[in-house]
Amino acid sequence: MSNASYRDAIFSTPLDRVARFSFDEQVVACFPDMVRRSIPGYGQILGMLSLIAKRHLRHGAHIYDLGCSLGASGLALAGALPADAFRYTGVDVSPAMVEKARDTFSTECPEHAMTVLEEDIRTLEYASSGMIILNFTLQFLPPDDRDVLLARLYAALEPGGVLILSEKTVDPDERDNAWRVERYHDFKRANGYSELEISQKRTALENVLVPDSLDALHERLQTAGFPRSMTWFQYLNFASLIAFKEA
Ligand SMILES: Nc1ncnc2c1ncn2[C@@H]1O[C@H](C[S@+](CC[C@H]([NH3+])C(=O)[O-])CC(=O)[O-])[C@@H](O)[C@H]1O
Ligand SMILES: O=C(O)C(=O)Cc1ccccc1
Repeated sequence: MSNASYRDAIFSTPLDRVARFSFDEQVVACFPDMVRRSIPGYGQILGMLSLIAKRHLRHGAHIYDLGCSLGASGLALAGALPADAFRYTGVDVSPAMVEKARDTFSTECPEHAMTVLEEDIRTLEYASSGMIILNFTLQFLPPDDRDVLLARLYAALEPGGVLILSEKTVDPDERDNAWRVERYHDFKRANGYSELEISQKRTALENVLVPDSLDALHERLQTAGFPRSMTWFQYLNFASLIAFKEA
């Protein structure tokens, strides 16, 4: 597959039937543009990963990036940390994503230890790890599968390890939720998406991206075993949490 990256125009023409959103070749080809224009705070969250790793990761420890897509988190870490600071394993179930992520790592950071596995994160056997990143991935799993996965990740973390969980969220207060969603749509318009694109993508994501509330996410982390979690970043209906395993 080509490594060129295109502008996201997937939902720009009227579709008779809007198919369920999937991470296929068409999405992969424009993915960097799509996330940049559709996830408020995406760049800030990536930029913070290496600063968190510097404070919490033992030198040379292992990092998992689950649902790594094109490996943007790995690239952000490799750009900011020396090659001996960490070993990285990205995991994604989409073959097109995995192929392109591997290409990117071998050309952009050949000195760093970057592995990409084409696996379902629900069935992967986890090795011990110092930091686990779930950047906008848990939201795509069926809600019933989320607690089981988080409990397995808690078990895989070393003592003193951290989990970074970034998600689109829903606000249980209907009025506040409506305000966040409306301003999110303004954010998309300001980034060049049309009304048609916004509404067709919303349809494509129905029952595919099922957001939890921030409270529900903290509760899931507690149920999984984490004694402490906090929201370290929030921008409209998008948030990032950090959960700590006891040292
Ligand atoms: N069960 C699964 N197993 C493995 N991968 C999965 C599964 N379900 C979905 N995925 C993968 O999770 C990724 C979600 S995108 C993550 C962005 C990235 N983290 C980034 O920081 O750029 C989020 C978004 O596009 O909003 C896709 O690549 C899916 O193939
Ligand atoms: O575009 C949206 O509505 C989102 O929630 C963000 C997003 C970004 C990339 C793929 C799927 C969802």
